[in-house]
Amino acid sequence: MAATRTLSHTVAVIKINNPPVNALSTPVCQALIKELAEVKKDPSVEAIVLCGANGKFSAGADIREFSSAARRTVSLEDINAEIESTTKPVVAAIEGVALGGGLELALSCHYRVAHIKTVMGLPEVLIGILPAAGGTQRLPRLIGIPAALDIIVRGRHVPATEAFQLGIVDEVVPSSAIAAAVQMARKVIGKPMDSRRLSTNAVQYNINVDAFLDTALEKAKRQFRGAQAPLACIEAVRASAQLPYQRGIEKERQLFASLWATGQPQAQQYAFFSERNVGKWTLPSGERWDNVRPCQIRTAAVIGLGTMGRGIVTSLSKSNIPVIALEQDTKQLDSGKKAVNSLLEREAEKLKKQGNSFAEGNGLGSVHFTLNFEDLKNVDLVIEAVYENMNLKKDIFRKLSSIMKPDAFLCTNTSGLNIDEIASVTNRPQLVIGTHFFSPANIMRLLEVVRGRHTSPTTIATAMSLGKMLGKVAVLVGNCPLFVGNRMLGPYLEQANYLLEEGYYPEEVDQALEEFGFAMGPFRMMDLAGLDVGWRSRMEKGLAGSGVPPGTPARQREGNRYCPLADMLCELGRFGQKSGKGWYQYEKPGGRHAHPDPWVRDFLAKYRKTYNIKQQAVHPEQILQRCLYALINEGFRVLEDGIASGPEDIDVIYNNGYGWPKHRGGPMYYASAVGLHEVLMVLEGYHKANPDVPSMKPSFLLKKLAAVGGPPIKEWRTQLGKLPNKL
Ligand SMILES: CC/C=C\CC(=O)SCCNC(=O)CCNC(=O)[C@H](O)C(C)(C)COP(=O)(O)OP(=O)(O)OC[C@H]1O[C@@H](n2cnc3c(N)ncnc32)[C@H](O)[C@@H]1OP(=O)(O)O
Repeated sequence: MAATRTLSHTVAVIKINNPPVNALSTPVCQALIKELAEVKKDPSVEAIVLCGANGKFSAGADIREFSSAARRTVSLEDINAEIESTTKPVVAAIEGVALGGGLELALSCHYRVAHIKTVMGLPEVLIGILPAAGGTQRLPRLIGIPAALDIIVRGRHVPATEAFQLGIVDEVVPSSAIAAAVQMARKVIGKPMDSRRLSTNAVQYNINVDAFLDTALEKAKRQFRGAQAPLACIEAVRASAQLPYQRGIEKERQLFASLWATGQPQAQQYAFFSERNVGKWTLPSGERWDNVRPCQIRTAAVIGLGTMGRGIVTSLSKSNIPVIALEQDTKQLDSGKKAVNSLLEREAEKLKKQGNSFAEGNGLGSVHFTLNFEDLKNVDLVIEAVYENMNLKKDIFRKLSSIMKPDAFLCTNTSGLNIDEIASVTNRPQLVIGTHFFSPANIMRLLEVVRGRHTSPTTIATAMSLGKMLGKVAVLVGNCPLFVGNRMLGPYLEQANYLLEEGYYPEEVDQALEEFGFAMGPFRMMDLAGLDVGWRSRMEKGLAGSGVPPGTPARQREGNRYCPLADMLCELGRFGQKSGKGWYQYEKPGGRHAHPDPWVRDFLAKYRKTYNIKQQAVHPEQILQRCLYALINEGFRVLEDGIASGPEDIDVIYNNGYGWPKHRGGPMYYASAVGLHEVLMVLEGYHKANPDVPSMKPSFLLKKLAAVGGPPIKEWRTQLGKLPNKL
């Protein structure tokens, strides 16, 4: 039953029942219409309470129905209008979540009572749409333009206490919201209801709405880089102030239809479900997320308090896991401790703002700082986060192997070293796993969980569950140099570098990719990460520095094209932000504002002259094609090698760890949207003209998928099923 009804004296309680989140699917909407019609004409009913089963009001419209062939036949706003016009008072009893259409439904009720732990909001913008069941028209009428705009454009979850302060709910209760709503319903029987019908009220404001919204629009254009939904949300809110309610609703509908036509909602909804699907990992041996139990992690330790270690300690503590943080000397321990404490203070401040109290178990886990390895021996899981050096990591794992209790999990935060080699020095390779966090680790949502050859399914389940506890989106990947995200970044950065050789400047390449929607272009990103990191790794591989065989041409390695520009900058001490100079110049070492550097322009001009490189006319569109298709081609190779289990995994990694614009779904989704044949043609053309750039040679899988007509992304797995799986 999609909705049930019970009677409490003269109050009918209608309960939405559609597990797991009471989404307002077509059957739920039909059931609501039926129940409403019956209670309206039932003379024994004097008031109505609307609530959700299993402690959740509703997570909104059923997102799956937006793209399904069977389009909705019932409009949510029609139901809302029906509720609002009812002559018997309707009280929403909000528990758990009231999101999107769920909150819009509640806003159509005459009163709202919420349990104190409820969160509510209009997060439609995060899935590429706008609240189109009256939310953009009713919320501003209830709480005013600025507060409504903030909730609608950011799509944020509003805790019940804040919702009460804003006036979204009439009462917040610590116990059953349904019982409180029934009580309230009884009290309001017979009272005048006109002012409680939000659609009949005018929006109140004492600001210049147009000027306020114009500023918001400009800000949103800069902040959301090409995403259309935030802009549509602002226009819908404008309509609430300028138009009568019904015309505002028409505007809401028009904006929804125009958004749908951009293709962005489909991409963002694909991203939404992909994030949920990657948690459902499966191994070729049949073990899966739902048949392997994770072990409970009660305590953890982190080794190394550099940038990554500090973020990881904070992330664990934020999730209320007690942590032991270890450094090798007092100086580093002290500076790590200072940094962690300041990060934790900020987290505590945030928790306070969200209305969470430590007494309710929402506090921060304790952090104990130490120089002594012995202190780690009883923790359930340790994460090594020292710098990228195989010998150092092996020393640490040897030590851990002898100190730690036998069932402790040993994780490494390497960003690309061989997990099997690290595990080989331990007495428990089955408990060794890669947990690749992204910087800043207390903020970035991505966690690449890297399975080694001997990693057990229980270890995988535990690392994946730890990711969830930390509020991250954990993606299981196989073990290969650089894993998935960083591996795909290689060819992308290579193309960006080649473009400089051919006549572009860093700021031009960055601008093209930032206009595409990336949070940061490749050169700003390299400056932020530190150019010395890649330089050290290239020196270790004999590609740069003294290890390069004498007589090797400057722009060639092993017969292939090579760009030494980044090495040359490092030789001059230009490491990026940390040294105040890199591809850009900064106000000071550690400065964050990148300014184009005339020195770099001059340096590039001399370089091109030295090597007699003719400036080629590369159309700006080609900047995108070359950088993005290089990255995508490597993504296909990752799939071909069985390092990721599907295109969704890659897309989730890029959306959450590399600043890929979510409104474009992810690199593999983008490839399928552009058309695989088109991607293949561009790669083939480039590779034919540049056979010395092997990364641009079209991958076998891309060719195969293009040959069968470039099927939609959800069908790629049929082809992947025939390929090796290294998970
Ligand atoms: C005409 C337009 C009118 C209205 C527009 C809308 O209402 S659009 C929908 C707006 N609502 C949202 O965007 C909420 C989306 N959901 C969430 O944010 C989270 O799922 C939620 C509710 C906070 C719960 O989070 P939790 O971490 O507890 O669970 P999880 O995310 O894994 O979700 C559990 C399963 O429920 C599925 N699901 C969630 N929301 C919806 C939804 N609105 N429609 C359909 N399905 C939904 C989710 O995919 C999970 O499914 P599973 O098969 O178990 O992976």
